[in-house]
Amino acid sequence: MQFSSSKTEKSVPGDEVILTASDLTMEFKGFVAVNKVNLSIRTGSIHALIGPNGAGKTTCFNLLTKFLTPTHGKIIFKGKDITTKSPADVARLKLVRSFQISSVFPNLTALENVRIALQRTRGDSFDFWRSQKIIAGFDDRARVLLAEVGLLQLEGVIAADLSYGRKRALEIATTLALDPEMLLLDEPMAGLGQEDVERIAALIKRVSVNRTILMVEHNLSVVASLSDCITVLARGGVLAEGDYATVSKNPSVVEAYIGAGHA
Ligand SMILES: Nc1ncnc2c1ncn2[C@@H]1O[C@H](COP(=O)(O)OP(=O)(O)OP(=O)(O)O)[C@@H](O)[C@H]1O
Repeated sequence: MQFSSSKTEKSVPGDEVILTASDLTMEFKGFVAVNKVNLSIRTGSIHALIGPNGAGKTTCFNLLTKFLTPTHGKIIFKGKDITTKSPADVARLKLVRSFQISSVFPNLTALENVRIALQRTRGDSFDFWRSQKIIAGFDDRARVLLAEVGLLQLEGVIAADLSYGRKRALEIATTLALDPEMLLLDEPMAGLGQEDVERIAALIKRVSVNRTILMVEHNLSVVASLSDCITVLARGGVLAEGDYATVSKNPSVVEAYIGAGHA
């Protein structure tokens, strides 16, 4: 494990909290994967969930994105109890999970992919498919989103022909189409080469302006450079929380990583 570099400059988020999880617990047939986790995510922050393999990060992420319903505990987003809401309900509240690259349509262009994502937010798929005029109406917004992720020049390229890093950027653009106030990213650096890691890290920082981001991420140097706050999970519980400098010095955190063979 490398706990070395520190966070680059970013405006410090305020004290306002956008999401809290209290006593969040997920039990699978007697096995407690997430155990009484408390989280408080500040509005405008980039918050990372880290921890060794099997720590409960993905389960926690799935609870927050509503792909799982907790056995116990409560999740409050913008003052509303979303504990039992569906992913579609929370997406309407602007809490949006990024989808994996597999959700990008490989045979459509970058522009068409973002356009379809925009169309989904309208929920009028039949009108959409019938009317070329309506389709074209989404293009301006789609181009703004493609520009935001640095893909405007490649709008006509078939998604399958984009590099892996650019597919990740396209996937983020389709997520931004849902106009999230809070974006949940599941291992955004997974599978990327170093050059793409840098590009996607810069992209995440850019899209974090005026948005809150929670990400599960294994790449600790990315976590160090992007995160305002880090929650370290181990064996389903919160082991430590704070900025990178604080958690990286915490002996229990170092031990948890070493114990899990991440040293
Ligand atoms: N559906 C399930 N049924 C039973 N056990 C599960 C289920 N999902 C996860 N677990 C268990 O819960 C624990 C936490 O898993 P989880 O995937 O959340 O950890 P993680 O921190 O994301 O790990 P990794 O970094 O390896 O992805 C693991 O022991 C896992 O085997």
